[in-house]
Amino acid sequence: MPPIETRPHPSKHRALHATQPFKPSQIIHTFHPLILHPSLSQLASVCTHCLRPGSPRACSRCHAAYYCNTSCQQAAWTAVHSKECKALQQRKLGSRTGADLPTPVRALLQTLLNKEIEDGIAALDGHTEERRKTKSWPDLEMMAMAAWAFAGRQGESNIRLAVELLCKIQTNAFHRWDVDLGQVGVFLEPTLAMANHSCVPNAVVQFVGRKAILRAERPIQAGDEIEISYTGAFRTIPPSPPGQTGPVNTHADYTMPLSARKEALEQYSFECTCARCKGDLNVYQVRTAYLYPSTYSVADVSGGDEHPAVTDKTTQDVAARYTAEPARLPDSLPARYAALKAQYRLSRRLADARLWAVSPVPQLLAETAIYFAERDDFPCALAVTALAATSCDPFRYAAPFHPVRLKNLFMMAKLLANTAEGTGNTAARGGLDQKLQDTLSNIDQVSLCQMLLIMVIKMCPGELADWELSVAAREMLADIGKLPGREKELSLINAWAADGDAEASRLFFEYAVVRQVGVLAGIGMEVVGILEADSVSKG
Ligand SMILES: C[S@@+](CC[C@H](N)C(=O)[O-])C[C@H]1O[C@@H](n2cnc3c(N)ncnc32)[C@H](O)[C@@H]1O
Repeated sequence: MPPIETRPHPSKHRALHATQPFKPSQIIHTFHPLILHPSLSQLASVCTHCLRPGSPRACSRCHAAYYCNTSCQQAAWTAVHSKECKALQQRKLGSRTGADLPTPVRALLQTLLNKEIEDGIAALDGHTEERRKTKSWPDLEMMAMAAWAFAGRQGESNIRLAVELLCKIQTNAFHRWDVDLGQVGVFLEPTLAMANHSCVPNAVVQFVGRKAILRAERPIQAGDEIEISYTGAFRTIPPSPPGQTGPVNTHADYTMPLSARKEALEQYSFECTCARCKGDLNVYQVRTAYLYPSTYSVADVSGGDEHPAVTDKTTQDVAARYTAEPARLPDSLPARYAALKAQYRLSRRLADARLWAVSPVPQLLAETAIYFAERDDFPCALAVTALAATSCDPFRYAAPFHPVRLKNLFMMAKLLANTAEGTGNTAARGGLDQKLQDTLSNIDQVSLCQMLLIMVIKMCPGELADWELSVAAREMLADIGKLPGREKELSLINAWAADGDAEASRLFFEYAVVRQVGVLAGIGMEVVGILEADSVSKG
């Protein structure tokens, strides 16, 4: 019996249900796409077939598809490109060539040229009539006409069919979001498309290469509806008109305030009635209700229900309503530092209330860590990443295996590899740098790095093992394993890795990981404090 099935639903039309129980972190199912296409902005930087980044080579005929090797090129040729290539070479629409068609047009073109895709999406909902009343309708019509013309189809009256297909694609395709690259393309698979939305989802979708992997985020019983967040990373292709490229709303995530979530969901023609929307719960209140213990969490958030955003009305309201999105930062390091300082000043109210998990603070912490890493100031980058890993991530993403959480664990491991070797700059900032150096010299940085890597690998089982982050973690771990003179540490680490739930393992993990990351996070708060202060001239 398949692990999932589609059932009719009284108010949502159809829904995806589990046919067996799933524990948090368990992989429910792996899906292979009917449509997978890179975003226009990424066309030349990822392989059109497997969507892995690199320096792919353009198809010599149409110059509108790029491949990392001949096997990807051949697979794409058989699946979709042989028909598409001809259409993309032969046609031109005004100044548009095949290479600069917007992503929705490319997805629709593949559908119009491929009966299997057209039949595969025929039964999906598109909400065409509702979409007709929205301001994006003229863009949809224009994109449908472009795909119709490129497909070489005749007869204006039949464009209605193209518009309907495009509406189905818009309603059911995912942004193929990647924790490293952001939005790299679109992905559509009809069974996965049956998963409905909740702002407190019990499952999460992660993309690895061509696959979409559906994973339980909370315990799921046989018969339960499987729900995902459509705002986790926006689900549909942005309704960008021809000529406009690139993703919109890249900061959108399911921890957005109610008003922003409502706006993001408007295009799906339903009103979300989940517990989070009904109670207008903020990110801390949600996590208090849905936290579950994990053997592999670097942060102890068991006291989360005492957080002021849960207990104090004013702080609750600030956390629920804050809507600021971080502004785009300049590339030059001095200008970026000045921009970061300005943004921290604007969100000081959040930091003062210890609302680290409320946007835009998490995004600012991520940018701050990158800023310090680019300056080769690895200790500061490490401290700020530890702050994000303990004070933002566990509240924003309940599951310890969430890709964003794993990315931060891996980033800490990479930074520790540098601080342990003593490489990098630390600009003098009085007592803080000394404190960082003293703290780092008291930590067994190699063991901490090794344990973080083991956590990443353990949380990427099965189909996730070929995720680039997991592969890189295994490579780093193999190098650390070669370091001499670590027999005592290795025996403790191996015992913990073999049975993380044993009493001795838990105590060891608590001391060697949770406590050390906590100390670094404390210093991360001081680093941010310096950024907030006006008097600092570093840059
Ligand atoms: C990707 S489809 C999901 C499958 C859909 N229920 C079906 O039967 O085809 C998205 C559509 O499902 C419906 N939907 C998704 N989540 C919902 C929810 N929480 N409440 C009501 N309708 C929902 C909306 O009509 C939305 O446009």
